[in-house]
Amino acid sequence: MFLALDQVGVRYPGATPQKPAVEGVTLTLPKGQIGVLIGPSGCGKTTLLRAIAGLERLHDGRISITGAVLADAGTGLHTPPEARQIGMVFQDYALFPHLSVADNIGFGLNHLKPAQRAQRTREVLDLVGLAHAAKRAPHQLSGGQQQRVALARALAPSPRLLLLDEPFSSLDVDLREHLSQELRGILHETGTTALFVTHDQAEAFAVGDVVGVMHQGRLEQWDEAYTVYHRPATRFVADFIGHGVFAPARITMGPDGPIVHTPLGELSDVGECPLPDAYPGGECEVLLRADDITHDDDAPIKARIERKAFRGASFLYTLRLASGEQVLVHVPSHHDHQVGEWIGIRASVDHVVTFARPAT
Ligand SMILES: Nc1ncnc2c1ncn2[C@@H]1O[C@H](COP(=O)(O)OP(=O)(O)OP(=O)(O)O)[C@@H](O)[C@H]1O
Repeated sequence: MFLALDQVGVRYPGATPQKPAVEGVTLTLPKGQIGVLIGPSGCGKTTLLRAIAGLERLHDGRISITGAVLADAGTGLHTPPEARQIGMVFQDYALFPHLSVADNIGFGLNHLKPAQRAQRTREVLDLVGLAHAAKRAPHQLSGGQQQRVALARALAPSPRLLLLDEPFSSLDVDLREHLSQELRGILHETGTTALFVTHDQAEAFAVGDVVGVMHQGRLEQWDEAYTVYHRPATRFVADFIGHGVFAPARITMGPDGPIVHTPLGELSDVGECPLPDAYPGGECEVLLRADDITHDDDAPIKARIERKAFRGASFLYTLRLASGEQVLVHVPSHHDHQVGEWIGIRASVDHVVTFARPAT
């Protein structure tokens, strides 16, 4: 395994001992893959990146790359950042304003002869599509171009691992989407192993081969993006990713396997669904995502529109069922119903996700 974190914990001096910034984080990332860490503000994403870079010392656990230990709280080993061959890209570009684009990139290549440095600079500028801007000053470039220069600068010394901390968060949405696709292409083209921090789900799914969801310093799930979405490991992950609600449900055993009774009817053909005895009396909660529910005027189940939010191609409707439960549904925006109207819906849930009912 390329990058391996084993029970990593970080505490800031002076912080309450009971509340480490990062706690018990274990993950592995194969060479050439892109891992993404996502989670709410303050959950420890940046702290974890800084610990990998060597900018924070470990309180617990160890970090290694290709089996060589870089940091180990048990032995006190702490390889300094400059000896780790790890590159970093931050949110605020951090380019030197008085140096040209080419000189910004060449700055980290001092160990090379001038001709080699110039060649490597040209290579990485080509890679990010900015060969024409080599002589310009950073302020003559757009935000997106400056962030490409920052990426080129980080890639120039061919780091073993690239860490990116919300690199696109100060850019507008369209540009972010474009750059995240481009970034994925560049990282894969160069075979770069990278760990990327974001709080934007669309970006996490667009960039990541593996996605990790952090909450209060802990990594709640570290899995392929598809699995994180469709098989969330914890209630927090299910709640944090996508648009959905939890509704009361009951699991019984039918002739062909478990049946989940929900406010939207019975869900059968529920592969990997827990057996009824997983929960007392089979009573649980089922995750109903907006994309598990279809608007269908002929459906027998009706729900009243409480709120609607325009999302371009679709509306996100918040609906209330006659039984009192709330559900969310994406409806194509040419179906423009009014708040207060009753519309027909049906559930078409591919992956049934259930959790224990929270203690009251
Ligand atoms: N230098 C510091 N000293 C003390 N506590 C800190 C320091 N930096 C961060 N923290 C605390 O550690 C926790 C994790 O912070 P961190 O910045 O890693 O979170 P984050 O997930 O990156 O947040 P955001 O998405 O807002 O950037 C927070 O409770 C934060 O207040």
